[in-house]
Amino acid sequence: MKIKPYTPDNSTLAYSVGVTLDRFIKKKQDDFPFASGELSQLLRDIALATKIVNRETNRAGLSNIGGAFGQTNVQGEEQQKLDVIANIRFTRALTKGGEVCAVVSEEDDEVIDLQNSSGKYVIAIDPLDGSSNIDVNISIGTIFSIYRRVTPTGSPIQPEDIMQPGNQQVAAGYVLYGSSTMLVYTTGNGVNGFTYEQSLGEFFLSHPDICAPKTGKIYSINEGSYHSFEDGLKSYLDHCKRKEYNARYIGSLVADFHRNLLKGGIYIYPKTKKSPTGKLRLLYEANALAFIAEQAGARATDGKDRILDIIPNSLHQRTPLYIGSTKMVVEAESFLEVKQESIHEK
Ligand SMILES: O=P(O)(O)OC[C@H]1O[C@](O)(COP(=O)(O)O)[C@@H](O)[C@@H]1O
Ligand SMILES: [Mg+2]
Ligand SMILES: [Mg+2]
Repeated sequence: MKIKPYTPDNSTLAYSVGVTLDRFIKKKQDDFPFASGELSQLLRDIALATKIVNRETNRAGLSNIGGAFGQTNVQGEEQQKLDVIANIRFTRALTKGGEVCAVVSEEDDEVIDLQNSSGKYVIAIDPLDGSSNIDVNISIGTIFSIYRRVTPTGSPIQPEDIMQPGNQQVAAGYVLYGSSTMLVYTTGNGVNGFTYEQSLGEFFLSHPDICAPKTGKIYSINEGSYHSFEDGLKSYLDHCKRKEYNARYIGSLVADFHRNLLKGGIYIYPKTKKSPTGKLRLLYEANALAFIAEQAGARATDGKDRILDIIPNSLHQRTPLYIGSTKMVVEAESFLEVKQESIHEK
């Protein structure tokens, strides 16, 4: 009997399918033994819910799950059916997974106690981001933040378990239901992106160790509110135009953020007359993307202060968000600062 060493067949006959999400999580678990097995399992639970929501988004136009749900959420925003469906799917998967004790969701007024007495984690989630784009087949997303509860496992959930600053996150991620479905997340050791292979029902590592360009030529902002922007922001936008940067804004935070993370750019949702503290929510939008941004070498502030250091004081509080390539965010802040100083000098 002859035995020969395996020599990988690098021909194009059978493309390499690469590393699955499950294999990647297992390897990270081996590499970082202090990382808890429960967190690894929680990430798997999220991936499962993502596959189900992905299927729902793919058929939203075909079935009766498109359109408005007929109720408004705590934000006073009209809920889309897919907002509600995604919320149900994620909450159900997290309940069954058993690792999460409480959920803060954009779609629920109050904190949801999952009654998982052994659950060590709290999750803050935007189940469906970009709701205005659901019925027009434009990319939408999901955003999640994961914290470890600070009170003893099994005891009643306390405010201190929930109202933690973003710098206490143990993991954060987003899903982009776009031309392909991607899961991008961090556990504090870099950012990795996985692409969903529908026919195999698996996520495969497609964007290992994502590092954001330090600068870029894309700026993303809804200029419909231009006249209520503060002067410093108007000056910064004039600067972008003089530089002939590309204006790219599709009204889905996850999609705008993801493009700028990979290509270099800045996304701004500032305070406006309509949204005096900004539109985006701290707990389940800004914090998660800020953690990912910083892990990828980018920057996230409210125009002045680091998003991850903001101490939350209410569940659905909003914050202005300046996020993306470090040099662009710093430059935008400098325009705000200059104008602020000139106001104080008057
Ligand atoms: O329509 P506007 O005011 O530009 O706001 C668009 C922003 O609002 C959002 O849709 C808010 O998120 P939700 O869809 O989860 O409420 C972001 O995805 C998007 O970037
Ligand atoms: Mg959102
Ligand atoms: Mg939403």
